[in-house]
Amino acid sequence: MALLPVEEALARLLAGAAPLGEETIPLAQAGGRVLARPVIAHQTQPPFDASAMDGYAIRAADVLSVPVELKLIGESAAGKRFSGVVANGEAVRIFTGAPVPQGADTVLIQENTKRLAGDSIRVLQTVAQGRNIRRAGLDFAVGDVLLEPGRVLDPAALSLAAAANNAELHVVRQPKVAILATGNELVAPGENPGPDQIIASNTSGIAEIVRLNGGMSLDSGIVRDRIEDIETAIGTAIEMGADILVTSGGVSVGDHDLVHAALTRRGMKLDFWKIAMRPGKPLMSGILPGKVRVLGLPGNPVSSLICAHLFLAPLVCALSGRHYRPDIRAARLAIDLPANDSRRDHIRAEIALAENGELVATPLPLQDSSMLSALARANGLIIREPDAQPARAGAPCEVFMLR
Ligand SMILES: Nc1nc2c(c(=O)[nH]1)N[C@H]1C(S)=C(S)[C@@H](COP(=O)(O)OP(=O)(O)OC[C@H]3O[C@@H](n4cnc5c(N)ncnc54)[C@H](O)[C@@H]3O)O[C@H]1N2
Ligand code: MOO
Repeated sequence: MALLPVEEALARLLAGAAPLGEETIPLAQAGGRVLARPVIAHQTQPPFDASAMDGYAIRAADVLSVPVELKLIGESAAGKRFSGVVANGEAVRIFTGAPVPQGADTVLIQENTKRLAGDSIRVLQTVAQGRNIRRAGLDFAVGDVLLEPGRVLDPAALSLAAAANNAELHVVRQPKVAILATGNELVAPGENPGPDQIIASNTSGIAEIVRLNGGMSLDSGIVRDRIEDIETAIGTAIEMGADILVTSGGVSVGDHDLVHAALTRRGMKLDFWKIAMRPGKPLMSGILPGKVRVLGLPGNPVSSLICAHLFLAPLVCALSGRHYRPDIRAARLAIDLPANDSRRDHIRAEIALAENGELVATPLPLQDSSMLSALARANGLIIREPDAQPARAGAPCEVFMLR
């Protein structure tokens, strides 16, 4: 049977995947979240005409010819304004961010003045009317729509929301992604593996892919290759409120590959299982009662992470309201590549900038799907379409950047 093409599998996985509902959270917890509603200004900024410099608030007409002396009548500081009025021949000492007093129309920077004994200054340079004043509302005014729904709350967005006095924000609910590792051979990092055991590594990388794409990962731990145990763990993930259940391992055809059977017992409706992709052929997708999406990742660590980059990342983005923007670039092959078979290939490679400004992609010598050291060394994946013809060094290729 022909394997499902990668693009079709992705389209099926994402069909109907829309942002989850919304919730209201404190501003301090909103970093990286996605706005579900616009952010409106509850405050005008600046709320008053404010000085942009440390100096003197004056009337420009008084300094048309210099030098000239002005009488100092008070001080306006940020947080404490001068409440009088500046008249002809007068000046008020003023600091950055302070309200410009009535009567003054200009701020003179202090470098262009000399402080005299007694309460006066000598103005050494003329200044254009209105200089160094930030008008009230320069940045935004009450009622302005400052940020649109869909905006990821990055540093500037968070500070803007704060400046406009929004202590809480309406954001898209964060998808919860339960990650379940399956395999008799697995022990958690930090434990002492027995003679036939290895360390479970997939959960760590998958959880980071979830986080980077706006999701919250829940560690469902490690479960043995017993159908009842896998079923119980699936039930626990559902009870924890998972929107997505990611399993790793146990999706191939061996006698201990029981994930499909356990999910079926739990009522999963299978969408696809096995796709035209290397690594990652046994990828499985389906949906459990309660609309919990299931992504069954292969156990091989590199297959698991590459499938998570290509499938889990866009799914988490879709549920969290983010745009999925994979970093795909044009490069040139550093070496010849043979013809490809019927699976889309993702070749671990080092991508470097050549002197002519082009990217050059050098495949790593070993491509075994168990080799995390090679995946960590690679900064990109050369994408080879199914049945691609042999390619010569220097031929154009497409790379999926990993970092
Ligand atoms: N006869 C066939 N055998 C295999 C096929 C096939 O088509 N026919 N497909 C191969 C491919 S491709 C892959 S990928 C693997 C995937 O198999 P599973 O998803 O069932 O994974 P496991 O057998 O459970 O484990 C594979 C490998 O990965 C290690 N593993 C598993 N989980 C973890 C984890 N959480 N952290 C680190 N390492 C993990 C496990 O120990 C195995 O070494 O099947 C091929 N076989
Ligand atoms: O395609 Mo499997 O995913 O070799 O490693």
